[in-house]
Amino acid sequence: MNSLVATSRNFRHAARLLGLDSKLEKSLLIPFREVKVECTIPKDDGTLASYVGFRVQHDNARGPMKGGIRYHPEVDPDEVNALAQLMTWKTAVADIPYGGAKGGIGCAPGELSISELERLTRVFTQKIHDLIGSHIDVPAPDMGTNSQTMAWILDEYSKFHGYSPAVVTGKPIVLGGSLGREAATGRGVVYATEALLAEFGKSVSGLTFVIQGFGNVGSWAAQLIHEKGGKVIALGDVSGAIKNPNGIDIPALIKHRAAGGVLKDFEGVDVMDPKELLLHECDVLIPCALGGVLNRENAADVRAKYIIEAANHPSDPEADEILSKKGVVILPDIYANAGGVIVSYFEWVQNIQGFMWDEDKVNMELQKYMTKAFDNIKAMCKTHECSLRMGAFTLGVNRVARATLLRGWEA
Ligand SMILES: NC(=O)C1=CN([C@@H]2O[C@H](COP(=O)(O)OP(=O)(O)OC[C@H]3O[C@@H](n4cnc5c(N)ncnc54)[C@H](O)[C@@H]3O)[C@@H](O)[C@H]2O)C=CC1
Ligand SMILES: O=C(O)CCC(=O)C(=O)O
Repeated sequence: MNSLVATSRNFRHAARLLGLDSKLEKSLLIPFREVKVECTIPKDDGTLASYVGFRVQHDNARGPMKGGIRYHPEVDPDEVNALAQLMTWKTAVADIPYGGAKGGIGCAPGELSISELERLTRVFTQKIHDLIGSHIDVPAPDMGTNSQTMAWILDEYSKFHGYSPAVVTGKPIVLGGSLGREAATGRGVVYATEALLAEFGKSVSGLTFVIQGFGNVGSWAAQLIHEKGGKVIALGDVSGAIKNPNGIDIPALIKHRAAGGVLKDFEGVDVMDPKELLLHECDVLIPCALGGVLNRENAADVRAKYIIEAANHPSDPEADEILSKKGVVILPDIYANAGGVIVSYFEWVQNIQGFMWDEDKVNMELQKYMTKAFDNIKAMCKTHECSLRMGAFTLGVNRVARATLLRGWEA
């Protein structure tokens, strides 16, 4: 299912549960601004290459728009639009003073040299610099981008507007990044998992986990689960998938990867068919890569008891229905992966204050925000007798709707 159709379907369902006026419903769905830019750069071999970049600013009723920038070959306008909309509901669920936005460039970052990536990022920034800003729209890393990408955006933006650390988050620490941001999304995923499991009298320790994606989010989630006594029995990335029924040695795998090794060459594991990964029997499945991976084709064959959506929109509404009928409990993306944007908010606050927090404070505040959001979602589930996804959507949409009406923006 198209990602925008899927996300909008969830929104409409929440709007119905909340009894929103149809004009307000329509205006909340329409993005504030959608920008498409051509980014032409000289390649290292002297030829020219052109890439299409997008920034979709969905909503700013609750504050400056906020959301990551993705570099991936499958980036397209509908996908960026859906991701921007999800950011609006996510920042509202987390109760941080932002709206939602998302950006992306259709490129394969692994096939570009560092200097080509730098040129591409600088050209993209030149094309959007007058649309972003610390109180307008604040980008951050997403798939295929990282703190170095944010450093280039900060530098290029500052050429036009003066030194402006709060224009992006997820920066290197020496440029005003926050301690704890690198791990924040994975750490938030683990706090969210613990909150959910506690409802069923369970904890991470002793449970089995399967993780799809071993980048920023997946590797931090795996590491923290391992530290808490959870067993990661299978995981995969774009290169393939591996399994070990006794648990994969995550710290050793992280070292193997840092030394340039690929998953399939890691010792003490069996290579598995990546298509089987999401269907592998386990207690908890955590998709940490692309959207739409759980759909009507494979949902009936999923053998996990809990799904924690660390990726954005990994399950479409058809999968949701099939999985719910099977009794699988799904913790939705707009809550489960909010740890990243919550610590981005702390980074922005530190930049504005010109003051640096220590890592313990960052992690403690992150846990507070995640716990409060979970309690708020549960309350919405009770009020509307609905799933956790609809609990999160009604929570987020209601906060944005109230802000919209209070600002007098009713259509
Ligand atoms: N980085 C962040 O702070 C946040 C990220 N997210 C979401 O988490 C997900 C992962 O993001 P990051 O870890 O930052 O990206 P990343 O670029 O660091 O890692 C992506 C991982 O996905 C794997 N992957 C890519 N295509 C795949 C495929 N076809 N099959 C299996 N694995 C594949 C890659 O090999 C890599 O391990 C995305 O959906 C992103 O939107 C959500 C909230 C915040
Ligand atoms: O940290 C941020 O501002 C946004 C992270 C992001 O893109 C996401 O939560 O999907």
